[in-house]
Amino acid sequence: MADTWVRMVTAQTPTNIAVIKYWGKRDETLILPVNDSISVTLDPNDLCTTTTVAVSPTFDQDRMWLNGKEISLSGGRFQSCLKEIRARACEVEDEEKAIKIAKKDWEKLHLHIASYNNFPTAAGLASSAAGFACLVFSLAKLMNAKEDNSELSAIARQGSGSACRSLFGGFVKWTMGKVDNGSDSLAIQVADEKHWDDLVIIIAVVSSRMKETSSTTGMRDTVETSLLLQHRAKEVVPKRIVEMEEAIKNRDFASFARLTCSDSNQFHAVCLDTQPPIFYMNDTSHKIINCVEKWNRSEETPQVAYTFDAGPNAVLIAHNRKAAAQLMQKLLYYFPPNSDTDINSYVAGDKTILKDAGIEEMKDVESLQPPPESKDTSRYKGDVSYFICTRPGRGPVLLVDESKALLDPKTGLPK
Ligand SMILES: Nc1ncnc2c1ncn2[C@@H]1O[C@H](COP(=O)(O)OP(=O)(O)OP(=O)(O)O)[C@@H](O)[C@H]1O
Ligand SMILES: C[C@@](O)(CCOP(=O)(O)OP(=O)(O)O)CC(=O)O
Repeated sequence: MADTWVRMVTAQTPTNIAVIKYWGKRDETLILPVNDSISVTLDPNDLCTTTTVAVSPTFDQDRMWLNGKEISLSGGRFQSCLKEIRARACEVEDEEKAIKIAKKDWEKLHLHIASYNNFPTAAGLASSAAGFACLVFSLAKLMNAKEDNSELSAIARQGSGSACRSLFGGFVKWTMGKVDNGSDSLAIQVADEKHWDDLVIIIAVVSSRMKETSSTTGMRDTVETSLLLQHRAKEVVPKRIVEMEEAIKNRDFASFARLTCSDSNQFHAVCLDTQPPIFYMNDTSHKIINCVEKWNRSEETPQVAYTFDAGPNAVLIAHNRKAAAQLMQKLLYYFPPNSDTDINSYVAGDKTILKDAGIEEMKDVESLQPPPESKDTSRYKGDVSYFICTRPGRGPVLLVDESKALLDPKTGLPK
């Protein structure tokens, strides 16, 4: 029984939030964008995907389990990623386990893949970005592919455009590229996560009953119908990309915030310019924008940047811990939890910001004062589902501790 071995690799990959948005493709199959984009990678301690990939001569087909449930791999995007990565597989030799896989064997061998998102899937928190980045990164390691993370990003891009930016930590640029086969449409790191580590990120997960238009369909409609998108892609984004890279390199928060907020607002304007118009933000999103705008204007220099993807959730980037603690107080004033919610589950992730804001229990939330810069003194209980406190984080890593694997090392089936 020589051929019963299972070889496995487990990796962990972060999600990311764009501060200059990707919206619109020039090639739907290869997922080539109409403009460059820039993102911040979020700390994988708070939001991440873990994926275990396994190969064994005993597997008779490729299979995948997402969050414990078997899902189909037949979709074009999964198939593109699998095909591209198989084409780059190299020889693997593990003398200890008596495993030898020749380059050509990878065409015949089947894979088992198990993945887990430590945050809600398909809830507007970019699970597809972390998910496809983790799939490609872990398979590349399993197959001993020699490509660097930028080259791997061009494969992850074919799973979901924004996934290419999750191959790096810190601040990342996806260059749209020029060539037809997409080989130069890839991600590069602008600065690592240590470069600007006093930024604090607070995500408001906004309650939403409606299922929004998916990014894929939304951007297809925009490309087909919006003149504003053409102006954005040709005239606006190229200049913003240069300015944003400068702002990041110089840790210039005022410019960073101005560009981030303007770009989010222009992305949503382009959605409104689509036929039929797409509404991703809701009343709560607008209230959060007002709160930040009023506060920023009342200060000498901006304290917080906001950005919204294809949904109502707000991603708020605070200049430093002090600004984050003040922001937390304002947010909890306007959006207190429902009476039966525990404050510690209402604010997930890095809870030290809550402590800095002087909030330990519900009575501290109840006694918060309305922000002095605003006339709106109403409270909107229950309009936010919960908050996540996080920061810029690192890129993909391999998890060598076998206990972290999601597949059983003997059977290659989910644990
Ligand atoms: N861990 C994962 N591994 C592989 N694929 C994943 C993983 N998580 C999510 N996906 C893929 O991404 C799809 C969800 O993507 P979708 O764009 O609907 O949601 P999202 O990325 O969470 O939210 P949004 O794009 O609005 O921010 C899943 O159906 C699955 O195909
Ligand atoms: C608004 C965005 O989040 C759009 C992301 O779109 P996706 O990467 O989810 O779309 P597909 O490439 O079709 O999978 C902006 C961004 O992340 O840059």
